[in-house]
Amino acid sequence: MLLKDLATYLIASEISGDENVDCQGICFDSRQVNRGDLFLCLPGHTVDGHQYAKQAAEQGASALVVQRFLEEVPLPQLKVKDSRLAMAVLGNIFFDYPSNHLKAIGITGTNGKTTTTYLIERILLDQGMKPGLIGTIERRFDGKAVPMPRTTPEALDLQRYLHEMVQEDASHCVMEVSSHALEQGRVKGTHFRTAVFTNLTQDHLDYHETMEAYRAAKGLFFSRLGNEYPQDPTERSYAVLNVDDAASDYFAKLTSAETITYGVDHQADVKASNISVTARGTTFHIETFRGSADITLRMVGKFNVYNALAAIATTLLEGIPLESIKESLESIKGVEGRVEAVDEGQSFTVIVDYAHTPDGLENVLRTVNEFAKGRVICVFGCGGDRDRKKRPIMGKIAAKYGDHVIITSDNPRTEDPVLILKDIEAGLIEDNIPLDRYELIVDRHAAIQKAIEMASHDDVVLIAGKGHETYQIIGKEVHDFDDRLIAKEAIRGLVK
Ligand SMILES: CC(=O)N[C@H]1[C@@H](OP(=O)(O)OP(=O)(O)OC[C@H]2O[C@@H](n3ccc(=O)[nH]c3=O)[C@H](O)[C@@H]2O)O[C@H](CO)[C@@H](O)[C@@H]1O[C@H](C)C(=O)N[C@@H](C)C(=O)N[C@H](CCC(=O)O)C(=O)O
Ligand SMILES: Nc1ncnc2c1ncn2[C@@H]1O[C@H](COP(=O)(O)OP(=O)(O)OP(=O)(O)O)[C@@H](O)[C@H]1O
Ligand SMILES: N[C@H](CCC[C@H](N)C(=O)O)C(=O)O
Ligand SMILES: [Mg+2]
Repeated sequence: MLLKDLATYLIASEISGDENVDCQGICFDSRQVNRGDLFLCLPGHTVDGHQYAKQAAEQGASALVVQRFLEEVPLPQLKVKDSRLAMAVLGNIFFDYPSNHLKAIGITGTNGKTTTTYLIERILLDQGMKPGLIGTIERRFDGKAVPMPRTTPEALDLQRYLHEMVQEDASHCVMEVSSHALEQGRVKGTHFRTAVFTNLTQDHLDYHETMEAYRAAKGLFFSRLGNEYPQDPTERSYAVLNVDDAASDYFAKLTSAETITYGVDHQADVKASNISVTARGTTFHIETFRGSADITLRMVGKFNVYNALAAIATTLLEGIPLESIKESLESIKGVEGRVEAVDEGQSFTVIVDYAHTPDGLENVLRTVNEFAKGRVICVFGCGGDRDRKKRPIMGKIAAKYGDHVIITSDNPRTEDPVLILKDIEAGLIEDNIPLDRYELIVDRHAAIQKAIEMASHDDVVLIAGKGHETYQIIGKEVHDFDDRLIAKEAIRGLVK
């Protein structure tokens, strides 16, 4: 496309240089520029993308999108006020407005996003529909999966992935929408059929600073939703909200879309009751605006009832009968790295879980306590270069619900691992937890080994924080590391 034609979509823009230059592709990372690409200079948090314009030019970029003209770079330039917004606008042009050609279902919330997307995907697949999925673990469609570096892609990548799905006749895209993504405009220009809220609890305060700002970032999702009321009801947008979370009232006020509520403790459009959790699964009764049912999940934990309710509400809106939804949910064994049992025939239980927030850890530990016959041994850590304030809180929670706690490393990144462990320990010290109830083992491998060696008949070892992850990030290096494999080896190595 010609630069001057692209400029018509950004009214307040200004061109310097040849406005008739042809932009054959579009890119925001100089390391990925192809000849003829339009290179977008994004003002980053760590580095300024304008710095890489020269490199992009050397690699054959045809033109730039900039927030300030770069005289030193000999390329035509389109100056805009906000190049991240421009990226979302132009991404739609290059990839033909893909979210208008499938139904995008987005899930936001502190915990439960990945799980809920998997449940919704399963229900849609079982109906013969063709959903794509984008989230923390991977993006996948039609049997093909690609691992994802982050939960929600940049606007341009998102439009590209949606376009690829549309080309293969996808019916839906079920995706996680992180608060970082909302704040950075990664989902601007994506038309959502349904926006789902799971819950809001503490995380990411390194980035958002306060819970109010974190809630406001999530609020952007709902405030942008459904302001048009298409005549065709199948094209309307919906907000699916957890009534048991106080933030839902705030989101309901922000959105123009019709809201559908779900919950356990308050009146809701989709409401669960009679919840019973065992080591093998969870049963509950639901009343919905499309009938009622008794459901038995193979997944454990009350929190998974909430994830199931969100999935039920969302898929009822797609016109799927409750009876079919029930069948699909009952067939799901679980989600990779979420309360995943490591079973090598040992006499105690080992669970790997992705809880990496105070609320996530509390939920999973509560659940484990509901079925543990012996002691609960909890191995966990907190990520480096991430929310520091959650560390002592998670320490307190681990000691409150665990009989023995092993504090260890979880992606220390560029922080000193020992200091992260000390930040966690501060919570235990504040609660006067005696030294014989916990220990600090920096090496996660050794920590898992120790937990398994100390476990006896009927105990539960919970290894939290990394779930599906197959790496440990130390400094800037990424090492192979999989809690599940290490636990397996440790169990096999036990002298029987
Ligand atoms: C805080 C945050 O979200 N940062 C994201 C943001 O970084 P940034 O704005 O600082 O960008 P940058 O890396 O400084 O680069 C600026 C520009 O220069 C370009 N560049 C950079 C280097 C180079 O050699 N050439 C080049 O062109 C970059 O492509 C970019 O356009 O934009 C980058 C480009 O897309 C992201 O890689 C980066 O994610 C960082 C790595 C990250 O860790 N993000 C996490 C916190 C995150 O987003 N997490 C949420 C999920 C959390 C949850 O699950 O709850 C997520 O959605 O994954
Ligand atoms: N609805 C829920 N409420 C609270 N905790 C939950 C809920 N669902 C899952 N969890 C806990 O949080 C962990 C992460 O779950 P999941 O991966 O589904 O969340 P997520 O929101 O996708 O996380 P991320 O922010 O990393 O993408 C689980 O392993 C479990 O311990
Ligand atoms: N998506 C979350 C995952 C954290 C998982 C934990 N293992 C860590 O590295 O802190 C984040 O980026 O904050
Ligand atoms: Mg996720």
